[in-house]
Amino acid sequence: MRSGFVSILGRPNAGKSTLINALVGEKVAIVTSKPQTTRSRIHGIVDIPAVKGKHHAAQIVFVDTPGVHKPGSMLDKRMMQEVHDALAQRDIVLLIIDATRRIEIDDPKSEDTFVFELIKKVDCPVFLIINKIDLVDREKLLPLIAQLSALYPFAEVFPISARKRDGLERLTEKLIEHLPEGQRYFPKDQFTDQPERFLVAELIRERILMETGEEVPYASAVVIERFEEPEPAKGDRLPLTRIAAAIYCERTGQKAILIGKGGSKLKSIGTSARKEIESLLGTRVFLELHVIVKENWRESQGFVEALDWRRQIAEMGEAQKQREEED
Ligand SMILES: Nc1nc2c(ncn2[C@@H]2O[C@H](COP(=O)(O)OP(=O)(O)OP(=O)(O)O)[C@@H](O)[C@H]2O)c(=O)[nH]1
Repeated sequence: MRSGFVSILGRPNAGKSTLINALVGEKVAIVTSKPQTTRSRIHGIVDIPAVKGKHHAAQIVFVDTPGVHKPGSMLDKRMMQEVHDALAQRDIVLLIIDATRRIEIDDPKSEDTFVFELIKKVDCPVFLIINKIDLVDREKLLPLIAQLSALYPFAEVFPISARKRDGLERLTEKLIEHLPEGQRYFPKDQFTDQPERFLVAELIRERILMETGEEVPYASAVVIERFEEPEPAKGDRLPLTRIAAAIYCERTGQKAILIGKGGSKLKSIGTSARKEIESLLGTRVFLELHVIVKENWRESQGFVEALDWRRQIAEMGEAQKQREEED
């Protein structure tokens, strides 16, 4: 058996989350057309049986990362820390490039240059993934591959379309070939390390990103305040999960946009998020949303750190331990 961690690195909007979802076959990461959608690193786990004459059995833990960008706010710095953490625990790195964009490698201050500097520091195989080939002429791919291959000795190069799932089978086979021998890191049927309540928070944030514009998507954060065990099914109706979430924004003007005229925007975010959450949980969902203004939260180290779900899990565990000790 082969197993290992494969980190997916690239600039905002290159298609990292689309690729991880396509590889895992489940929605582990939210996807929108807005850059900087992903804020923390997310594991998507794939368990692959052996195929005789083709490849070994394998468990691949894909790690989606925030898009590589220059940090401005405290939130940006946290996002870049997530990128560094993902690079520190990997067996293979996939560098994903958007084939439709011009590569600004001549500019020493560009994000592309920054990405190449990052991969020069890793000591594992790096695959070059040219994504969105469904949008470009095939003859433009060869010069792009030649240009990028001159900058770094990539172990493999794959033109793919993450959206159309084109080229993914060959990519998976090559990944297995490069992975070390080893046992599973996660149980066989687990597809992410992200607990359900945080997937739910992300699904709500995805709707906010899709349904609002300008600064609002970037100034919004979602915190699940209550997530109850589903009530048992009544008759032939599915069980019901009650969830309450707070949407944080930075200014009263943003709050007004999120709520909308007569509450219409919040209602539409809630309705569409609820449908997604119902399909994730396989229950009916009662979703309560409210909006809180927390001025300049993106600059608050304490708040940005408190949003980290790994930290929230650790704190919930601590609180549970304390309750048990008190009992
Ligand atoms: N046509 C086409 N669009 C794609 C492909 N892959 C991703 N996209 C689109 O590109 C946009 C960005 O995709 P994401 O997967 O969110 O990109 P990301 O790299 O995770 O973005 P950040 O989280 O901002 O870093 C979305 O609108 C996707 O639907 C592809 O292969 N073909």
